[in-house]
Amino acid sequence: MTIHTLPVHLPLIDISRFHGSPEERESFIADLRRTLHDHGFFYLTGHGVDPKLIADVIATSKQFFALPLEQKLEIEMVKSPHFRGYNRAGYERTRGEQDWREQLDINTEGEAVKLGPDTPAWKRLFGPNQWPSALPELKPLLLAYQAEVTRIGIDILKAIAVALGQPENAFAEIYEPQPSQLLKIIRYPGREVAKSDQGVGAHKDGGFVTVLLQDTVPGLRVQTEDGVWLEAPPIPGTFVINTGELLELATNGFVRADVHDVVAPPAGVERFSVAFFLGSRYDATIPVIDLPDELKRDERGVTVDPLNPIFREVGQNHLKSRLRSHPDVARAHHADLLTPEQLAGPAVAQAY
Ligand SMILES: O=C(O)CCC(=O)C(=O)O
Ligand SMILES: [Fe+2]
Repeated sequence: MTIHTLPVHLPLIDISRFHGSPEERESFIADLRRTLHDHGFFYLTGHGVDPKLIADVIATSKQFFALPLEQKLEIEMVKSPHFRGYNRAGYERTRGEQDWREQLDINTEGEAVKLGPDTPAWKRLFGPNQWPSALPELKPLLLAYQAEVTRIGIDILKAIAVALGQPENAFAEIYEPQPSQLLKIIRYPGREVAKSDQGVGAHKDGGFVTVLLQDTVPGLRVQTEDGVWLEAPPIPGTFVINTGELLELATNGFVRADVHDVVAPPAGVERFSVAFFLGSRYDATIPVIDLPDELKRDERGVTVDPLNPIFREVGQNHLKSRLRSHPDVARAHHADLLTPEQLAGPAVAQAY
């Protein structure tokens, strides 16, 4: 990564104004509309999440990563057909380059679906999470946090719908009754472990919105439309929110899904973050929203990435990205879905 970075902050938006007086709501919506179009990236305040819950999630995540490796490998993702569990640092790649981060993925807690010959393949994504027996407090904490960030994500989605000239519940039909709720706790080791400065390589997120909690160490960078990289360092009490490709597609590029990455911390420093990806129901199809004329003028169109094409069928999209991210899981549990080339090729995990 030889790109120059500039220490410019992204906008900060207070969502309590969405629930305030009519004037506050109107100015909030105007700010949000501009930000969605310019970046799709902003800091969020006024979200009402209990600071103690946030502090406990960070502290307990640090305890999880500090466990001996064999206790983390007890819940290694390859043991879960539903792509839940722990992955070691250096095992995933973005665009062919190794990402230096270890992570635990959970999603909606549930039962596995009984699979018949006609069951759509994406139903394999449903199932239980894996939890570390050495740290029983992690489960209730992460599930409570997942519920809170889902609440925030849906609140933001309602505000986005209004900013796009739509009814507040415009997206409800594709996220109710059960949105996808992927939550990752992440640790980026310092460069004494990381063999490059790539914490995670440049990518866009896929779903509706991402609600990102950063601990205290910077590293997140965001690429603007004109190719400039902005730093997005942690600001205490805020989340970083970014819109995903689903919204870019649904608005024919009016809403931007900015490319972003994470630079690995210096030697001796570790970085922690908790990323929550709110997605639609798996059996939904991404709609095309008929924007008001004054917004339609600013649609950019959608560029399709030939290396990582996105499908309008959400479940198929999710499953594709999980199979690609985790070839070890794919081979262990879903070999019937893989091409002969995928089965024979190197088991290299692509994060995005
Ligand atoms: O860890 C971070 O700060 C961001 C991670 C990220 O962009 C992702 O996991 O999609
Ligand atoms: Fe991301």
